[in-house]
Amino acid sequence: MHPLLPTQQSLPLFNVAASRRIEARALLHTPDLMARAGLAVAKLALALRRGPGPIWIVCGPGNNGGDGRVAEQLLTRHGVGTHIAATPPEQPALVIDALLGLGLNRAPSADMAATITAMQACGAPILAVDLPSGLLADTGQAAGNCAVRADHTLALLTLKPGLLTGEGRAHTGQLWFDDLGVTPDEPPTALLLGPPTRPDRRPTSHKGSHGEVLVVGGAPGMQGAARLAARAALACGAGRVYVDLLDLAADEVADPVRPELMRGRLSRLPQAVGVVGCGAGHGIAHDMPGLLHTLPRLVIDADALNAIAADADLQDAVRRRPPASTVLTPHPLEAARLLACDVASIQCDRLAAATELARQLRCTVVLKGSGSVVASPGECPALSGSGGPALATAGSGDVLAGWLGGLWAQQPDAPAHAIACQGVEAHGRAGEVPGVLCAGDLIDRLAHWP
Ligand SMILES: NC(=O)C1=CN([C@@H]2O[C@H](COP(=O)(O)OP(=O)(O)OC[C@H]3O[C@@H](n4cnc5c(N)ncnc54)[C@H](O)[C@@H]3O)[C@@H](O)[C@H]2O)[C@@H](O)CC1
Ligand SMILES: Nc1ncnc2c1ncn2[C@@H]1O[C@H](COP(=O)(O)OP(=O)(O)O)[C@@H](O)[C@H]1O
Repeated sequence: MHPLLPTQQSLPLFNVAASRRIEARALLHTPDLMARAGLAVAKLALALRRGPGPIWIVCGPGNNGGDGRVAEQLLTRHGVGTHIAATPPEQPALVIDALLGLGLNRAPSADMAATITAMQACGAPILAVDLPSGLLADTGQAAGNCAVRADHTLALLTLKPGLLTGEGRAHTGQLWFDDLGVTPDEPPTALLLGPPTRPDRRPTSHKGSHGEVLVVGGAPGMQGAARLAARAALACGAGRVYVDLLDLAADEVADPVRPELMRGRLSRLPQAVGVVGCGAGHGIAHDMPGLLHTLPRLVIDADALNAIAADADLQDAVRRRPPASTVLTPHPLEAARLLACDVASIQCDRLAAATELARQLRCTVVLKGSGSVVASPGECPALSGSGGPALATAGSGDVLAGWLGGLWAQQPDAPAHAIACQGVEAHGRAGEVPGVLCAGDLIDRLAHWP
């Protein structure tokens, strides 16, 4: 058994309803699923326990508790000390959280909440069975005020989206997966993104082979955002990158640090990939009709998203663009403005929110944040298990927008959804470092990514 992340391949994710159907069909020819689940839990518990103390196994009323009880029998048979109860033993070597799994359907009762608190306080590492108790499998939200914060989670039978998005990553710890020998027999709810690819660079290629990007943004005082996007597009391999900084005098250089970047305007670059909105302020609203009408491929970020949210005509202009030619990259607040709701409504079901926004505006949506979601009309939504709090710093979103532009310049025939998936996963994996990653350093890491 191996930790799941980073994944070496794209994997299907299934919500509760789909997992239940898959389980019901599998049980017809594989009646020993719970025995398999218990064995997987026991094996991992043996590898994870710390010290000579007993393994504390907390079992709930349903099949999640059943998995825990099977694991307990196997561990006992193996000569390992165990303790099944709602209260902890002295110095447990590990806690197995088999309180609530897929069947969670309301906030944990007061008794269960007390048990969750005791698990958290006992000092031993926690291995959650299938899901951390209290975490909703579809959304990655806690059903009530408390949910287990596990050190390890062993997902069983199917991978659930809530393990990877919303608050999921804060509760699951290290993720493990055992499919119990069952191959899912229905389409997934979403896809977990696999390793990102980079565009080929033929030995005989020249800068004209790698496309053009036009970054439009950077109002006075916020030019850094547009420059970060432009530098990211350049580092990604775009052949030529131009910057149209709002209100910058015509004789100023595009970027004193990156002389490779050029000044450019929409009227001269009607075929470039547009990356618009980074640091643009309100002024971008004026340019949006022309940009939406002219550029064949557009990545829309930050203030350009706010401009669209505030103007029904711009929303219509987005909808009228050719299919698969537009990527929006909102963070949750920008998504809330676009959907005319609040951030909590976005975060309570990120997959649904991204899918709805993609449907409404007929374009690809990257809903950023922990467990970024890529949704497009007619596509199975994709979810990224990559990234982490090192990216929670100003400018990392600008880098993503620029990177997407750079990828698209080099792959003009690729649909928006494919570009967004490649870029989001590369950005997240490059951002997996301890501590904080400044946006400029993120560009360097992306540039040297395999
Ligand atoms: N049936 C099988 O053979 C398999 C079962 N599996 C396990 O079974 C789990 C699903 O089992 P269940 O459907 O029984 O679901 P659970 O074991 O998650 O919980 C269901 C029970 O908990 C109660 N409950 C739900 N929310 C509650 C709350 N907030 N406070 C108090 N009680 C609450 C429900 O009323 C029900 O009695 C999976 O997560 C997985 O661990 C898997 O191992 C796959 C194989
Ligand atoms: N905790 C986190 N886990 C994973 N990714 C994160 C986390 N925090 C931030 N990110 C990523 O960093 C980027 C931040 O973008 P954004 O909020 O637009 O920042 P900015 O506008 O400052 O550039 C997004 O790609 C987001 O998904």
